[in-house]
Parts: sequence; structure tokens; C-alpha cells
Amino acid sequence: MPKTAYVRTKPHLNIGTMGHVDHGKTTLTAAITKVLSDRGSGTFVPFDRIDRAPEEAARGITINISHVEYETGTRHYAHVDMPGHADFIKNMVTGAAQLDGAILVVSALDGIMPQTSEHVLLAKQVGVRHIVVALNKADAGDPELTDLVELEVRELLGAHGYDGEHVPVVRVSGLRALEGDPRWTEAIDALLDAVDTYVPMPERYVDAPFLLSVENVLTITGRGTVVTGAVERGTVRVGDRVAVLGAETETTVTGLETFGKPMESAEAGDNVALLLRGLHRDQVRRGHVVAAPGSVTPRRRFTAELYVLSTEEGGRRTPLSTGYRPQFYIRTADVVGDLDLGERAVARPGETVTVSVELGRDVPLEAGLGFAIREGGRTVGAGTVRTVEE
Ligand SMILES: Nc1nc2c(ncn2[C@@H]2O[C@H](COP(=O)(O)OP(=O)(O)OP(=O)(O)O)[C@@H](O)[C@H]2O)c(=O)[nH]1
Ligand SMILES: [Mg+2]
Repeated sequence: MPKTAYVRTKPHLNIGTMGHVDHGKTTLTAAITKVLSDRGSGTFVPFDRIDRAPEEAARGITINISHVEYETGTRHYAHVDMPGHADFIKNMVTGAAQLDGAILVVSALDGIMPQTSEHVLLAKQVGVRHIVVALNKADAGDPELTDLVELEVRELLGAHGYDGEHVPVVRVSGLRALEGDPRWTEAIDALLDAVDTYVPMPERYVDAPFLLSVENVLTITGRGTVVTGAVERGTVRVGDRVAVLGAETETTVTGLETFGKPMESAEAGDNVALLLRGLHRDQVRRGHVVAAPGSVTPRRRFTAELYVLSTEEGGRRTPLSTGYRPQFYIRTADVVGDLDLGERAVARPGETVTVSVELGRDVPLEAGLGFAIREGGRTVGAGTVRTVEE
């Protein structure tokens, strides 16, 4: 039976849940799909269809990012549920790199925890412009303590360059909403209203040359290799030639889908799967970029403004110096890079410095692109590309 084609009826946005481990992101994600499907809009995706890897079930945590789709009255959303556990920050960054807005989930019982702050920082760095807060587990929280948590979260967001004062903060209970308790299904509606109104439709550069940063690679038996991700700019159609940067090859797009629905063409913002002719699964990885041939030249050297996280922010205790080699997180890529501090001998935690960087491999770079640097499982710095060198 042929699959029904995707019909573009509403503006499409990419959002997702982020926040500390166990604060209820996956439960809330399932609850959103439940509330909407009860209203006849979209399909309910139960918890164990979101955390579906055996290790996720066994440990009771999210490891891989997963995508669900749903529609509100005015918009179509692709929603990525990100892991909170500190060991899986890599996956979180990959998810966040595709978002137009994020739902920061904070447990009203626990308040801000280390990955609450780390996720806010990383989201800011990879370009998430808008955040809405879900104070989850409000069914179990003391209202006065919850007020304090709200103040804390607003302050945290303000400290990271978000509009902490005006960010919508909605008290929800993913768990109770999943059970159908009307008080809490209404809270989900309020949360979705906040997302619909507070996260603006971003400008989509549909006329620019096509570019997609690869989030995941899959094999479809009998058909070939598929890459997934959100289209950063431009449009792509079945039959188009594309360059796969990282694999250093060109190929043709032979199929296009969004959430299992075929499409003739995809545009900036769409969350898609591209079937690529003749490409072997081993040739392409997360972090590679699929783009219009000749439209971008990957580079490895650039200058940047880098903020070295303070020790209190979870950063290093000791200064950085020239020769330091952390991992750079740029779009969905993570790649090692060498830091050169120039005249300066060192950069201390809490300082902002200008640095020269040489990455371990070429990646598409441009001025203004944000990145994070991590070392030994923790985020130690956040930066912005200033100039790209030949
Ligand atoms: N009381 C209460 N418990 C909740 C609520 N939401 C989630 N929980 C419980 O909190 C635990 C963690 O929920 P998850 O949804 O897996 O949390 P998560 O944020 O997705 O966790 P990671 O993805 O591993 O970071 C589970 O035991 C949930 O049942 C809620 O609204 N109220
Ligand atoms: Mg989860």
C-alpha cells in the first residue's frame, strides 16, 4: 500500500524537551501526544515507544534522542525528546542543534540541578533562541517551594541571555496528564499554548543553497542508506544532486520522507529522512553535512570568542593554555580541536578570550556559528566563530 504523502497545512517548527535526568521529559512528551490525540489531533506515542532501546528500559533513562510529531490548532511540530543523564550530553547537543525552541523541564520537587544549567548553556550555544519552562511534577510539589523554583529558573535563564523575566513558566504534571486527570490535561494545553505563542516562527532561508547537518544514519534494507536531520536552509527535492561533506562524495537524493510520510521536496526547518543513492552506511556519520554541491567549503581553522566556564558553572578549576585539545560541538558534529591563545599565556575559568582553533577535520563553518567545548564528560566552554581562515 503506498504511504500517504505529507501535506503541508500548517507552519512547521522543531521543538524538544531538555533538562536534568528524571525530571520527566519523556513522560511529558508522551503526555503531550496523549492530550492531543484525545482531541483527535495526531497519534499518542506511549512512554515505552519513546524510550524504546533495551538499555533505556532497563536503566529507566533516556539515552537516544527520539522524535515525535504532533499538531496544535495553529502549527505542526517535530518534537525531540532529549536525554538528561550527564553521560549522554552528546546526544542532547545533537537534538538541540535542530531546535527552533525548547521546553526546559524542571522538576518542581528538585529545582535546578547540574544538567538543568548545562542544557540551558548548551542550548544557547547551539542557537536555540526561545525557551518555555515546564515545572513538572507539580502534582507532588509544595506550591510555595514551586514558587521558589520558578524564581530560580527565571534567574538561570536570565544569566544565560534568555528573557528570564518574560519566559512562560507553566506548572504541569506529565504523569497525571497521561492518566487523564482533567486538571493536568488542561495544564498541557496551557503549555502548548505558551509554545504556540511564545516561540515565534523563525525566518526560514528557503532560497539559500540546501544544507542539512546529519543527526542519524540508518539502513533501509533493499533501499540503501538514509540520513536524518532538520534542514538548516534551502530546499531539496527527490532527484537533486547533493554533496556529503565528511564522506567527500556526491550523490543523488532518491527518496524524501518526514515521519514516515513521503514528500516531493523538503524545505528549511523540515525534519526529514533523505535516501541517498549508492552511499554506503559506513561512509556517512552524525555530524557530516549534506549540502548543495559547491555551496560550502569545509574548513578547519577559525578564530572565535570563547567563554571559559567558571568552576561554579561546572567548568574547570584550572586555566587553559595554548595546546589545549578539547572536543568541539558544532551543529551535530563533535570534533577534536587545538586551541591557540596567542599572546595570552592562559585563560582562567570565568574569562572570555579570543582564540585561534584548528579542528581535527574540515567542517562547514561560518561567522556567527555557536559551539561548545567539552573535556572528559563535562562542558568547559562556549564560543562563537568570528572568522574562518583558508
Ligand atoms: N509525581 C510525578 N512523577 C513524575 C512526573 N513526570 C514524571 N514522573 C516520574 O519521574 C520519573 C522520571 O521520568 P522520565 O519521564 O523518565 O524522566 P526524563 O526526564 O525523561 O529522564 P531522562 O530522559 O533519563 O533524563 C519516572 O518515574 C516518572 O514516572 C510527574 O508529573 N509527577
Ligand atoms: Mg527521558
